[in-house]
Amino acid sequence: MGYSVGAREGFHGMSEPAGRKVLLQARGIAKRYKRRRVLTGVDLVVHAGEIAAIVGGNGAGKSTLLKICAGLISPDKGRVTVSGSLGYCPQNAGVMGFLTPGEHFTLFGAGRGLSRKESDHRGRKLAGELDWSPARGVLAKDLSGGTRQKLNVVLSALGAPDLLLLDEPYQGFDHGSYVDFWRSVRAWREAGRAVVVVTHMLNQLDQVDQVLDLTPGKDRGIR
Ligand SMILES: Nc1ncnc2c1ncn2[C@@H]1O[C@H](COP(=O)(O)OP(=O)(O)OP(=O)(O)O)[C@@H](O)[C@H]1O
Repeated sequence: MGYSVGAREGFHGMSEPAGRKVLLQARGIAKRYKRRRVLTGVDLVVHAGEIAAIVGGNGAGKSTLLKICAGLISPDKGRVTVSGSLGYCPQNAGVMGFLTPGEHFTLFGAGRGLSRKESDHRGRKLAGELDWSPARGVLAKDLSGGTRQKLNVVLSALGAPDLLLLDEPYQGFDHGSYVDFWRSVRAWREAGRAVVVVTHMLNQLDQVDQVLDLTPGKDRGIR
């Protein structure tokens, strides 16, 4: 998606001690759905060149926090500041069944100001990094679930956003694709981007720079 805002008042885009630019700053986030309190006073600060994981059991509020960070829903309290461009990969693939992957690349690339050729080039390159070579003429509705999810990930990364928010992005990936996915995430970090991943795969947490645990009663930042 093409949500992009610059630094705002009270936020200067640099922070100690790393000296790297803060790309996402969420402070004091609270959210309730009717009488159900989902998030209370959650903080998350992510710098350029960092991977952050959001963990917690089912219903802990991970997707809610990510949607708030993406600007899709508003918090009841707190403030989110994003510096630079943002890509968001929703938990349920937001792809259109009657378009081919190539048509998705064109459509989403246009939203990023890319030409058809450049969109196709970038889409196929990102797909290749996830061990997927999109066949021409196949509709998204006829892709396997895991491949449709790869398309979802590729679309969120198509515009090379500074900050990438991924909500359980590897659902249905086979093992090799899952390994490829984490390799891509590390490459994005090396390129100075920031990545926030909602995950249940706690065995991957040694790959990330910080972990936000939304489990009620848990200490929030566990690294
Ligand atoms: N639009 C909504 N209206 C009402 N309740 C909602 C809404 N969206 C989420 N909830 C509730 O808020 C709680 C947190 O949901 P959320 O999807 O953020 O959790 P999650 O940690 O991502 O869960 P999961 O691991 O199952 O994906 C859940 O109890 C959910 O039912």
